[in-house]
Amino acid sequence: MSKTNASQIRMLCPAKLNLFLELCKRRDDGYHDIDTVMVAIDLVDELQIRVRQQPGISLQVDWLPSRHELSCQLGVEPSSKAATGADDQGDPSLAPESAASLLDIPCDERNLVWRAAEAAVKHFGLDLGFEITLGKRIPAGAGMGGASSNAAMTLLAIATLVGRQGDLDSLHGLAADIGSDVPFFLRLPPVPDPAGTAPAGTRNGSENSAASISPVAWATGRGEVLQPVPIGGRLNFVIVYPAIALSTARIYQGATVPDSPISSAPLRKSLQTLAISEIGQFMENRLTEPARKIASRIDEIHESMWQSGLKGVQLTGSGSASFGIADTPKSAGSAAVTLRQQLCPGARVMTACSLPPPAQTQT
Ligand SMILES: C[C@](O)(CO)[C@H](O)COP(=O)(O)OP(=O)(O)OC[C@H]1O[C@@H](n2ccc(N)nc2=O)[C@H](O)[C@@H]1O
Ligand SMILES: Nc1ncnc2c1ncn2[C@@H]1O[C@H](COP(=O)(O)OP(=O)(O)OP(=O)(O)O)[C@@H](O)[C@H]1O
Repeated sequence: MSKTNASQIRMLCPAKLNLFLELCKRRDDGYHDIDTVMVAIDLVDELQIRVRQQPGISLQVDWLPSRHELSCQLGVEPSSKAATGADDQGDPSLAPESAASLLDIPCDERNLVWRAAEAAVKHFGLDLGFEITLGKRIPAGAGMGGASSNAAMTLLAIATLVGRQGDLDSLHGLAADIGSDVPFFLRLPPVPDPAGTAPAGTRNGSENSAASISPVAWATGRGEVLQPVPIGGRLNFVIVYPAIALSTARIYQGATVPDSPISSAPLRKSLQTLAISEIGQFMENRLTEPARKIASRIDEIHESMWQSGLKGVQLTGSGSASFGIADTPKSAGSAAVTLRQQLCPGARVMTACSLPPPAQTQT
């Protein structure tokens, strides 16, 4: 198949936060069965895909608003080496990256966007090529699912460009092959585009018609078995990303599966009423212990976040980023100002909101 319905498409790729993450079982295939609740937030990467008639993929990646600004916030020279937070002499693929290298996102087959594009070309039997540009805002190795979100939106974008966006169930299989977090992003409601800056002739990828009805999902299995979780409104977050990237494989490797895993059910229930202190009470992340053993700065960051008045402070995913919940956007803003004074340079402090449920998107 080589016919497309449009020549280019622009997609917003949201980050996620894990409000709850429990380890249920270590599996024989190297993964863990987990019980996790993920929420998509309005911190987004920007993906643009242009069809070209010659087969092949090209990928360009830049930081938004700029690599220079990010390196200033993190307190590193764009080309310098910085503290990794751990002395690691072991397997380099499991080591935390240096602050300089975490600004270097690969532009080849190591990038999940590239892998997703290749998988889509094969799946749809295309003899087309794709010119892809990716603007990154989501920190790397943060546990915020940036690469996974980019991969999911690449699958959706190419499916939309070739008129196969209704094929969501088979895309789900491709997504799960790329990574455990990828299917979550595939099923999200449309991401509103506040800028609305797509060039003329560009399709907007927010037309995901087969999307879930909630920006929150309960994920089980290794993370690919998904159910939407109703949420009574939007949550306000403050996120702190230290200048360190943590390897997901390494963090899982250092984790202990509890004898009696706890359930996300009370947390999921509390999301319906949006009572922040109740939500905070039921939050958990079982990957915290192995992450703080490698990146001891996480303890100091959590202490500052609690003191700034945030609730439910915890690590997201396998880290290195942590987040807390604020009562209002204004109190999130005030906490972020305080945290920047204490932690920056040397960390990036961001405010974000959970994505609106679809009904609110349309108003
Ligand atoms: C920590 C989370 O982000 C929470 O949402 C995810 O569980 C990680 O998802 P991901 O980054 O897509 O991870 P994958 O690329 O699938 O797996 C990376 C590595 O993490 C470990 N891994 C991942 C998911 C899982 N349920 N159990 C695991 O033990 C495995 O060693 C795996 O080789
Ligand atoms: N599109 C991409 N964006 C960012 N990093 C990518 C991408 N593709 C591959 N990578 C590589 O993968 C590493 C980790 O990616 P990512 O930032 O998504 O991890 P994470 O924050 O730990 O996510 P997760 O929550 O899924 O575990 C990066 O350090 C980078 O080298």
